[in-house]
Order: sequence, then structure tokens, then C-alpha cells
Amino acid sequence: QISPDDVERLLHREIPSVILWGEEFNKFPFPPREIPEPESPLCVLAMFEDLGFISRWRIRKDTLVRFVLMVKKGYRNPPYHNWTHAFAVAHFCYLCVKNLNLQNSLDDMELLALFVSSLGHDLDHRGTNNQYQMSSKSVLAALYSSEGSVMERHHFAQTMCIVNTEGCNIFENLSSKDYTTVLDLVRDIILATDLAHHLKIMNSLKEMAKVGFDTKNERHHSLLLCLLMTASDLSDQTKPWDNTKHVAALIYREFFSQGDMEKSLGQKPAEMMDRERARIPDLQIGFLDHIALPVYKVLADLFPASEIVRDTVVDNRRHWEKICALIKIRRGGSCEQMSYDQ
Ligand SMILES: Cc1nc2ccc(C(=O)NCC(C)C)cc2n2c(-c3cc(OC(C)(C)C)ccc3Cl)nnc12
Ligand SMILES: [Mg+2]
Ligand SMILES: [Zn+2]
Repeated sequence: QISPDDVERLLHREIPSVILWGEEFNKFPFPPREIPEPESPLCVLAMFEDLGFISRWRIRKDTLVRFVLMVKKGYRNPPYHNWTHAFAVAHFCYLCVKNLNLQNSLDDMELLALFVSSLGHDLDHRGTNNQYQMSSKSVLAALYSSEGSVMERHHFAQTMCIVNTEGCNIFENLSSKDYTTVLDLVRDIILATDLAHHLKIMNSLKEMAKVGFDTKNERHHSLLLCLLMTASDLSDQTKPWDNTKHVAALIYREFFSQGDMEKSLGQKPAEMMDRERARIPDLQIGFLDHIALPVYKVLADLFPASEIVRDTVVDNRRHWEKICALIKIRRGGSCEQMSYDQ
């Protein structure tokens, strides 16, 4: 489904240094959403190169070009769960490898699997969650609901479909043993982006942070990969406030349209999906407290170099608190719908 001249155009471009996107590109505060979408495939190539994956895994450039363009094309256009999200998640994964010296904690193969998983982790997302697949009796629910993690199984299946597409198999030069290993890793990492899975391992993550990462412990490798994947998936919360505010608008546009669809199915949507009931600042504070902050606190315990990331999430939480206070003051007056320009 990708056009040959898109491939040609990208194929004949020299893979640039990441510095092309500024000397802040490889620092945690850099907001990848500021990179224009037409440049994003070239930027992904530059990250593959900068991470040393192209030579380490003998990835043919034409194969990588087709793979990246197929992945980008494999995303639909819901407000949030689109290619821009996948690109932002892959960029944060890149930042972790660059800034947290992950080569000392994880194997080369694990780092490759993590980066590829971040690109494919939400492929073909429809802007609706797992619960909606069940309640709407979607085809994906029919396919995967017996195992759970319906959307995440689909995202993995879509990633494999691209890897198995002629000329797109970036793992083609791996030994058959490595090939099997990397696909098993990609599967586990993408399945780890199911919120239910993440909440299940949260205590194990805290325990690992307490005792310290042990590179000899395979369970620690698997837990760290899950943590890095969810930290990347949530990384919009680790950028300056404007990014957080913009992403909240996107997420609730997506959530509220799911709520509208649930209402039209005669179902009562969850409060966070119901545009009549949702109070966004309160919901975002709850999300930061219960889901995002615990992730970045564990990451900071394991990697002190990521403390700035945790601190930025705390800053963003403070912004939401101020907006709540403003609404309460205004409510004292009138309770017109607020614009959240803070
Ligand atoms: C800004 C922002 N607000 C959110 C508000 C609420 C929720 C939500 O699902 N609440 C459900 C209740 C039962 C707890 C998720 C939100 N969210 C995510 C997100 C994270 C995910 O899961 C991982 C990555 C494993 C943590 C999976 C899917 C999504 Cl959309 N990404 N950004 C956001
Ligand atoms: Mg997902
Ligand atoms: Zn995601």
C-alpha cells in the first residue's frame, strides 16, 4: 500500500544525523510532536542509525525504508492513537537508550525489540479501547477476546503482518534463533501496553526498584522492558505543559467520541468517556496520580538520570491543580465551560 516513489524519495536521501532536528533532539524535554509529519519517516531512519541498529543487525536500507513507510501507513487517524503518537513514543524510547545507558542493563536484541515495538505498538488503532471492542462485539473482540488484551493482540498481529510483507522484513539478516527471540520480545512488549497488564505488574516494578535492577535476572529484563514501553507510551506527560494540554484535548476528543458511540448503542459510557459528565482536570490528576507518576517514580529510582522526567510530570500535575482551583473560584461565580489556557 506504499507508493514506490515514496520509497524512492526516501531511499535516495542520505540518512541525516539526528542533529538535523537540533542539539536538544536527544534530550528528555524535546517535544517530538513539533517535528513536521512529512519529516517523521526520515527522522525514524536517523534514530535507527544513531542507535547503531542498522549496522549491528545488518538492516538493508531499502527494507528499513519500506518497513517505516508501511508502519506509518498502518495507523489510522483518530485524534490521539495515530502515527504522531507512535512516532512520539518511539522518540522517547530513543531518549531512554541515549540518556539512560540502557546498553548496560539490557541486551542489544532487547533494545532493538523495544524500539521496533514502540513504532508498531498501536497499529490500526480505531480510537476505541478494549472494553468497547467487547461491548460493540467488534471483529477484533471475536478474534481475540478469549485471550484478553484485544487491541494489543491486534497491534502485534499488524506489526507481524508488516514484518512478513515482501521487502519489509527488517529482521531478515538475523539468525533463525535471533529471529524467533526478537519476535517473542516484540510480542511481550506490545502486549505489555495493555493497561490491565501494566496494573498487574505495578507491584513487581516497585519491588524491582526497591531491590535494584539485576542484569542477571531475566524477570528483571522483562519487567524493565515493560516499564520502558509504558513510560514511552505515556511520554506526552513528560514534556512541557503545552504538549500535555494539547494531548489532553486529543485524548478526550477520542474518549468522548467513544462515549457518543456507546450512548448510540444504548450503553452508559464511563464518566471519562462521557462529554456530559467528564471533568477533565480532575480526571487528568487522577490519571497522573494512579497511572503516570508511579511509572516515572519507578523509572527515576532505577535511573537517576530520568529524575527530570518525573519532575516534569509533577509540574504538569501542578498545572492541572491550578486549573481546578480556578474552576472552583469561577464556579463561585458562574460555571461556564472553561478553556484551559493556563
Ligand atoms: C493523557 C492520558 N490520559 C488518560 C486518562 C485515562 C486513561 C485510562 O485508560 N483510564 C482507564 C482507567 C480504568 C484507569 C488513559 C489515559 N492515557 C493514556 C493511556 C495509557 C494506557 O496504558 C498504559 C500505556 C499501559 C499506561 C492505555 C491507553 C491510554 Cl489512552 N495515555 N495518555 C493518557
Ligand atoms: Mg495501546
Ligand atoms: Zn500508545
